[in-house]
Amino acid sequence: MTRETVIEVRGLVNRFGSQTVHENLDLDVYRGEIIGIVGGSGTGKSVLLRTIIGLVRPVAGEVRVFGEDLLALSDERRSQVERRFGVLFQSGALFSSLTVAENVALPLVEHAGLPRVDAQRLAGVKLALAGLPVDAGRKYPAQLSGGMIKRAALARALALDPEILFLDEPTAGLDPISAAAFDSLIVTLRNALGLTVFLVTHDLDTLYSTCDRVAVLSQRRVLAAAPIDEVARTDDAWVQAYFNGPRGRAAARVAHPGKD
Ligand SMILES: Nc1ncnc2c1ncn2[C@@H]1O[C@H](COP(=O)(O)OP(=O)(O)OP(=O)(O)O)[C@@H](O)[C@H]1O
Repeated sequence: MTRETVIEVRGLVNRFGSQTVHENLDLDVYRGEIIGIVGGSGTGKSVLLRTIIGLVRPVAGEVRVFGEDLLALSDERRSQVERRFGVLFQSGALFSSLTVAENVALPLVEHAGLPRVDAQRLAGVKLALAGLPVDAGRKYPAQLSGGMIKRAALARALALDPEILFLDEPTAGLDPISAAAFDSLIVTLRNALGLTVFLVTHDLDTLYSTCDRVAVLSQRRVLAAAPIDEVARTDDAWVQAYFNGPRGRAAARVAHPGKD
């Protein structure tokens, strides 16, 4: 089976002052997969995400999304490509002065040019897709729980029917039950909508329960990108401590009951 590459990163170099975050980093992301990006704190997971979506201009290397180099495109062409992906940032990044439904409707008005009333109606559908009750749309972000804010931000990321969903630490700060519910929502949405999901996370349970492949950032590059059980066997101190430490073993046991 040939896999379609929707994100292609080659020879990526990112530096901030004298600090080199990425050096010659390569990564392919295939259509329809959920790929988890892991690595120690400060290894550049968020910077990688931000580079792929065109928010960080790398020092060197190539980044292509749907075959296009975002930074080389005209504003109009770039905004057409940007409509094909949705992003859920770590903070959720909702506008606090807008209701949840207005937050979700905003991209539909601004990017898709829908009349406000239609955008609001469609926002209700997106909120339902993200598993929120109808009345959540009328509330302000400050009136929602952490888990509901993540779902509202997810609804906004899904507003324009993206093909790729970027998620930066989506379960951080959620209680284990909400985190598990969010994980299964991501898998359901991927299966139902055929999304490609690029997921930055520290959450071992999320990795085991959602990801087709896991990419490990270490030594300023992608050290391994493969199904999780294969990655967990990589000969690297961080990988061993992470996947084969007590939490990693516990998450693996849940994923493979009966095996130890
Ligand atoms: N705009 C910036 N200016 C200067 N340094 C930056 C900038 N953005 C990121 N960095 C640095 O790049 C490194 C990687 O940051 P990044 O946020 O990608 O790490 P991360 O792997 O996502 O970490 P964590 O798991 O802790 O969230 C960090 O040392 C950070 O301080």
